Amino acid sequence: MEKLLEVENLTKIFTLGSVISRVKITAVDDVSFFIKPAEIFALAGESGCGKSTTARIIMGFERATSGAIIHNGRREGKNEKVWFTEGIQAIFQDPFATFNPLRTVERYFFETIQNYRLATSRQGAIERIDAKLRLVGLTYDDLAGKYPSEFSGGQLQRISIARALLTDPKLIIADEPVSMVDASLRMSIVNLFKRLRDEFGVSVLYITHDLATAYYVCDRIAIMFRGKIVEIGTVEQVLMAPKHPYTQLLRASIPEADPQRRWQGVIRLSDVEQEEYLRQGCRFAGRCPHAMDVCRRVTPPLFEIDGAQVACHLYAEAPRNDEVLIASQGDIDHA
Ligand SMILES: Nc1ncnc2c1ncn2[C@@H]1O[C@H](COP(=O)(O)OP(=O)(O)OP(=O)(O)O)[C@@H](O)[C@H]1O
Repeated sequence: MEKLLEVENLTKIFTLGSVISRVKITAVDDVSFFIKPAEIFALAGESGCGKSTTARIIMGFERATSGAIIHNGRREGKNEKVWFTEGIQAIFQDPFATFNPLRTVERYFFETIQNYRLATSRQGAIERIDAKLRLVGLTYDDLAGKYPSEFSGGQLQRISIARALLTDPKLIIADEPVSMVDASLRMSIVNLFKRLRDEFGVSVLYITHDLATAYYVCDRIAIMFRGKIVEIGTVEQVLMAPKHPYTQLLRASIPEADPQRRWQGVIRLSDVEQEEYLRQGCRFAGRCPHAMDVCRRVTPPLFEIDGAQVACHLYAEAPRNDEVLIASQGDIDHA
């Protein structure tokens, strides 16, 4: 099977606190997954589960403690960011933070064209910019001479997607691309990802806490909890028949996006979060209605169940009666 991007045993440890009370948090813990060509793959979970750190490492903004990123069969070298080429582009959560309010939006487009030598004349550059903007429902004339404040958040996010498309990337890394966009415009953006996949064979790594759009737009999904992937499979398998008690809980209570909760320099983990990160065995055991003794001692590996992979000791043995294993939503403690 052809793999466009592979993430292999990725681990990132952050050291928090002062000299006196130093704590090591494994924000990304032995995470492995791959993305196929023309596939939309979601990395989903609550705020603080490690999905953005994973994306930041893939993009080369953060260095992994261990593990590897393999792009088009090429392994990340120690001193070169081979994966971060024109073949991969990124889109971020806050489109207003992407563009400097004092610069016209078109300047960003011309800069990208120049950096990657995508046109030999101004006219050629405008034609390329216009073609990419048309894919997101805009034209060059719509943005010529305008500043970021003259656009809505949804328009600006579409503009940042058009800019990412300038280099004809094969993979777009989209970190919460719709969480700051009006609900009414979200679908136009996620539909665009589908179109890019279907018409141009583009893959998308869709980082989100929003399982509804993930289900709508994605082919496969990995659910993360406290740095670990707890379940991975097709969106049908994982979201329609969730096996891991945490996925079941997530489905029952999708947390709201809260941009204020993003990391902003000073890290203060809640006691619960810290305790879960440092926990031996399954990190979800403290909240899991099915926790067994083994869950508090042994970290569960990913077990293969019905084509999906689930990191849960409930699935360690030979197949049991699924009705016993899959808790109904009412069985789960929503604390
Ligand atoms: N630079 C950093 N230094 C220390 N700790 C960090 C740093 N970046 C992230 N963390 C911690 O790592 C854990 C994972 O954070 P990460 O941002 O990857 O999660 P997330 O699921 O993407 O959440 P969000 O959607 O809020 O960004 C959190 O506990 C966070 O506080």
